Amino acid sequence: MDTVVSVEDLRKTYGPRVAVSDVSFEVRRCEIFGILGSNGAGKTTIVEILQGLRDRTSGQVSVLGLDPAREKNRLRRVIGSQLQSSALPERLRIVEAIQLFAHARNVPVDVEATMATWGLEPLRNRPFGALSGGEQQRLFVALALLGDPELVLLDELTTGLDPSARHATWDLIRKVRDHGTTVVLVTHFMDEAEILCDRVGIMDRGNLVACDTPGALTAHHGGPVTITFSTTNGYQPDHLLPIPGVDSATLGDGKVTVTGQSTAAVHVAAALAEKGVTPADYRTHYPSLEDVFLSVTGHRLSEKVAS
Ligand SMILES: Nc1ncnc2c1ncn2[C@@H]1O[C@H](COP(=O)(O)OP(=O)(O)OP(=O)(O)O)[C@@H](O)[C@H]1O
Repeated sequence: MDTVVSVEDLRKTYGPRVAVSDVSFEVRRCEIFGILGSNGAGKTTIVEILQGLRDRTSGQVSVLGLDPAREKNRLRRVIGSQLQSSALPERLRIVEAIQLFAHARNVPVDVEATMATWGLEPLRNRPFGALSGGEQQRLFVALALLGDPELVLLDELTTGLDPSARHATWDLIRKVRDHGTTVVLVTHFMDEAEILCDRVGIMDRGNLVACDTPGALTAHHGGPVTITFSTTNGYQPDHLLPIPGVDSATLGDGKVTVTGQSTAAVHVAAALAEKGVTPADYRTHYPSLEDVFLSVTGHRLSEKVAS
């Protein structure tokens, strides 16, 4: 395994406030690593420490083999990071923004090829202030990737975008990863973490409470699969109990609820079909990252929590 970012017992305090509390994780080469959490969970603090923009209180951090606290200038030349929209003047044209940032990063950049890669040619003379949210994000991704950095750090890249622009931005990020760049992505969107990220670290009030692939997180923390269907004519679900992986099968108010491991779902369906029970409202609810988040943090992502 090739580790691009290594964080060990990272702690950041602001006076008495603990923003990041002894967090450890690794980011592997060519993965999209998501840091998911509610407002104030400590996500931005972590990515700013990774970039050398904030000093840590204690712990070990290595980014591409460099210590961001001591080697920030070298680090800034080898990583790409996302700008805040306020960083660009409204009247700056797209082509000028790319030229300016290529110059500032001191890396050789083919401006025309960059615009072609990111589909920015039709916008080349458009002032930054006249771009849509999706177009701005496309430019930010292009600017963050000038000079082909090994690692790119993106913070809330899709906030404020409509669904189609968000999906287009996800495609861009996958393209970046497939091209060989490691991506660290801060997000407070559950679907973004679940669909886009190869691995996800869940932050809650300064703590990293879980970290794994979305599939492994749901398998370990998501709880059981739940199957529901309506029934009539005195049907009793007891015949489902011996099926391997089924934990419970109960009947109440004409509705059957079966819980168990995800592998049980297909056998439950087969057992019903064999008995000639074919309910029109048969539903299987597989646990999602939302269920994982609730289980590991004790609250929903959208809920405000006291820090
Ligand atoms: N400069 C600062 N001085 C004091 N407290 C700060 C400072 N910067 C951040 N904090 C606090 O540290 C905690 C973590 O903040 P951080 O911005 O890292 O969270 P976040 O998860 O990125 O949240 P958001 O999604 O709202 O940006 C919060 O309680 C925040 O108020």
